[in-house]
Amino acid sequence: MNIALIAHDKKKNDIVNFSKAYQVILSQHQLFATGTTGLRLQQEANLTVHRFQSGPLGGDQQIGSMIAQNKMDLVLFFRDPFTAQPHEPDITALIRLCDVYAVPLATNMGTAEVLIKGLERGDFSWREIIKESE
Ligand SMILES: O=C(CO)COP(=O)(O)O
Repeated sequence: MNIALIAHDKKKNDIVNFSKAYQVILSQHQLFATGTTGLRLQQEANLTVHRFQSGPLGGDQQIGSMIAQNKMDLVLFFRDPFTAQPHEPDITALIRLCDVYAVPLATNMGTAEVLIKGLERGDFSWREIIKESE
């Protein structure tokens, strides 16, 4: 599966800890991330990650482009609900595209836990069927 990992600055420690905890599961998939999140995951969670631009420089849009091509199977986006982001329109667009393409999206750690356990259990196999039918 192709999995996107994204975190705003105040949530970066959370996504690093989450990724360490689920390193064994995540490492079995193709991982993509916005720039700074991806760097921390490479350095601190020992994961191989394809890094896009940093979020404010277009990284959310690059991940959105993969969603629009139906190439992303799961998005884990640890959002900071307390800090205004200069690229808020990009964030809104990314979330909207998840809804357009019915891509499972977690915007907080609680949902991410549920989705990653579903991933481990094989709940995402329907994504392969959708991709094969295209
Ligand atoms: O801003 C972001 C998501 O909207 C995340 O970008 P970085 O991972 O580069 O900090």
